[in-house]
Amino acid sequence: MDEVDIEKQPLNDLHPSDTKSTVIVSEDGDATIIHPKVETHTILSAIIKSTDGKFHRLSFDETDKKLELLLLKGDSTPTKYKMSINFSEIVAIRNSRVKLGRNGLPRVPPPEDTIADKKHPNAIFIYYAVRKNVYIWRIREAVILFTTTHDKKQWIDLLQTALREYEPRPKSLLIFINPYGGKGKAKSIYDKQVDPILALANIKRRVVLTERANHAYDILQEIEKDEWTTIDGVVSVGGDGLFNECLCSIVIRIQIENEKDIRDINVAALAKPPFRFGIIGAGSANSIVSSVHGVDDCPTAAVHIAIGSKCSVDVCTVHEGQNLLRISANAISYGWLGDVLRDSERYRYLGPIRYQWSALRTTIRHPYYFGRIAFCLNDGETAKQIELPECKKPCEYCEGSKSDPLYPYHWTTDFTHIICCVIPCVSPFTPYGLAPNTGVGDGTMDLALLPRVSRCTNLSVMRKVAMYGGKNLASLENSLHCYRVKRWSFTPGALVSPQNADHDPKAIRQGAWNLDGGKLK
Ligand SMILES: Nc1ncnc2c1ncn2[C@@H]1O[C@H](COP(=O)(O)OP(=O)(O)OP(=O)(O)O)[C@@H](O)[C@H]1O
Repeated sequence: MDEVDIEKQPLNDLHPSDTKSTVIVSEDGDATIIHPKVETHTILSAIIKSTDGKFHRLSFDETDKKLELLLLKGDSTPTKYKMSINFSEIVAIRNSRVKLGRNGLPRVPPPEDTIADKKHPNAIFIYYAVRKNVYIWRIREAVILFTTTHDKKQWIDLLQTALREYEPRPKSLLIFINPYGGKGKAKSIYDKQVDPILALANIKRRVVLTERANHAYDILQEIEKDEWTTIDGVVSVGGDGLFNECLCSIVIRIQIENEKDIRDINVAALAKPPFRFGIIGAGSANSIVSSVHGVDDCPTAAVHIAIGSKCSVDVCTVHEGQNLLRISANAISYGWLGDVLRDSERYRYLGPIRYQWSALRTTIRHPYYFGRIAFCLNDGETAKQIELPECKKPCEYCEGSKSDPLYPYHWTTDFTHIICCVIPCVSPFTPYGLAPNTGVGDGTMDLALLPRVSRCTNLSVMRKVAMYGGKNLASLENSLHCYRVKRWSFTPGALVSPQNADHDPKAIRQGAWNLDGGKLK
């Protein structure tokens, strides 16, 4: 091949006659012709070779940010075989090669990309994200060979500049690692499976190893304005607890900056953080990252962070009277599950097995708690779908002595479970998710209520959730009631008056609330 040409071509080379024009005639008979805007794409192209010696036409669509390789027969006749790589999938475009392991990941952070590859000095190496199966993502390499160093230089400058300026890609990240999260392997997971990918994507990283609970919270509150405005994202390498701690701190700081009172339960909408969050699931349950990606595979999460994938996630605020207690993007549980999770904190040194151990202890104790749940249905849910069981008497709401327009529905009874899911809550214990309906970022919460049941029924419900997920559970279990809500409240021991407190001491016993959120100071 003697010649490599770089040329600009408009893709939509439409003749005015090809486009439909609109004619608007005014009342006095004047006609105005409106020509629709024709969007033009600038495409640069060149003839290149692949490593197997075949010719291809390389095209770069500057508007759509897309690369296309079209296989040629000989050195000019196009064939039907082509491959395209979107900029949204590209991790890196380099002069020099990076060794990928058999697992499709760089083994060590690659060296600076300053000198050309010794073996292929006229080559450009493109590293892009590929889906290995439904959930797992890895990195693949494409090598593009130019005939002259000049052409290669022109192209690499062009492509690297375009990639640098590609808006969705993060350029600078603040990373928190909880060295004690999960099985205590967060640091080595980061070093081996995450850092090489972020380094390959040329992302600036400030890494902080947390030294105590709430360390990440404090750093995010105290960070200087200069750094705060330049970071593109905060990544937590740990479990749901560390993620929620970062989330809580950032959400609170943003509300203060936007002069919103987050303590006010009626505040219309919270201000959105200006940057994104990433999670590398190095904790025990990793339910947030598993709900978002369907899997808690760390390299998959790192690849998504590197290429700037994004999705919206809902958060909920938890208040007690006028105080904001927590912010959470996960599940809130009270009753058996809340007690299991609270008890498991005492056995953190056991690692993830602590959950099974605490489940056994709590089942023996068989807790149930008395109180009134009141809620407001999500917009779009109709009252017809609501069949609330009868309350235990006496109930102030049923008798009409009390009511709250914010929460039109209520149920007063003994509860074995009150579980609220903000996201589907996929975890090793609930591989098909805990929530029956709610999705990631759909603006709803699921509220699941299980009144007092026997130990066997409770275990059977938990077994069914673990085996089949929460989706169809309500139809299998008559006693389970699930609602899609936008706000709800719980008043423990609502039936208890000083007179009957002696009569039923269980009525005033309170369970533990559990949610993976940083506490507001
Ligand atoms: N260095 C540290 N020492 C002690 N506690 C810490 C430290 N760093 C963070 N924490 C706290 O530990 C809690 C739990 O951490 P994390 O969520 O990372 O792990 P995990 O509990 O094993 O995972 P999961 O929440 O998925 O079960 C967090 O709420 C965080 O505040």
